[in-house]
Amino acid sequence: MLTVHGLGKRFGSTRALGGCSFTLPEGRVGALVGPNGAGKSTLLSLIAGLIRPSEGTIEVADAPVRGRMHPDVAFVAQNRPMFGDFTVEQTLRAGEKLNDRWSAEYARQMLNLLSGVAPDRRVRHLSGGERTQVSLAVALGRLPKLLLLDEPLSDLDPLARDETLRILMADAAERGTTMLVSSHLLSDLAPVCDHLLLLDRGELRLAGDVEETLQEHRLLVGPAAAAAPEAGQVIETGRTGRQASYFVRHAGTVGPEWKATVPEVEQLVLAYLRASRVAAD
Ligand SMILES: Nc1ncnc2c1ncn2[C@@H]1O[C@H](COP(=O)(O)OP(=O)(O)OP(=O)(O)O)[C@@H](O)[C@H]1O
Repeated sequence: MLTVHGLGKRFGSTRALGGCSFTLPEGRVGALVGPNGAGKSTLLSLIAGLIRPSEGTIEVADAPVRGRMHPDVAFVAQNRPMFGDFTVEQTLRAGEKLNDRWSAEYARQMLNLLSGVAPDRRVRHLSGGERTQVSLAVALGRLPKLLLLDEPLSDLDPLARDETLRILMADAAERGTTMLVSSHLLSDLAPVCDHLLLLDRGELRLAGDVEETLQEHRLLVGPAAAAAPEAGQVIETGRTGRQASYFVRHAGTVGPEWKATVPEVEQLVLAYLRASRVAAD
């Protein structure tokens, strides 16, 4: 569904993204994670066609994205851009005028499910969470094949986050929508995503199926006196009292002194994020 090759973006002397290549197969729900400033919004804006790449290519459903919104894509940007003077009803009607493919019925149905926002409310008077819910309904009204969501959960309360994710997952299941969702709220996202993209300082550190990626990693815990495991790429090391721990990719076979476990998604992401912070210091 989505193929990105050698993608890079510079803003003046700032390299926001570089050498980014991955595929997101049809029907997958991809979690896009990484520390602040890692390039997540830049990547989503490039795929949405809102900004042009400095290098590389993007294809959605085998058609290139060339600096404008692909008809099969819908994007909910981090700042939820909408006309403040419009009512919610006028916003939905604008969606109908501005989009070749549009289902007013689906947009309204999604709005009712996502929130109880009255159609005559002015967008400028909506709370942050309500703006998000209206933006999501507008995006779903485009009946996208690829839905790009930048921090869709950040201004929702815990109950609304749970309900919103359930509605989005029901859409993915019923319509086969492919999703790429950036979020710092990993505990919410982890149970629903089946694909993982981890960005760090503009570079993709991990990209692939969640289960396969987890199976590539081991958390090794053993005696502090033991020699460090030799095989694999050490992402993070730790030491508490008489215990040493190693978070390793492609660990291979390790000695019996090491207790090896496959990490959870959150452990995996946090290990990479901590390692990134240490490397940056
Ligand atoms: N329009 C712009 N002009 C100049 N620099 C920019 C612009 N947009 C982004 N950047 C820079 O590119 C880098 C990546 O920013 P981006 O917003 O993509 O990160 P992010 O991962 O979405 O961060 P956050 O989690 O904080 O939202 C940052 O260093 C940012 O300052």
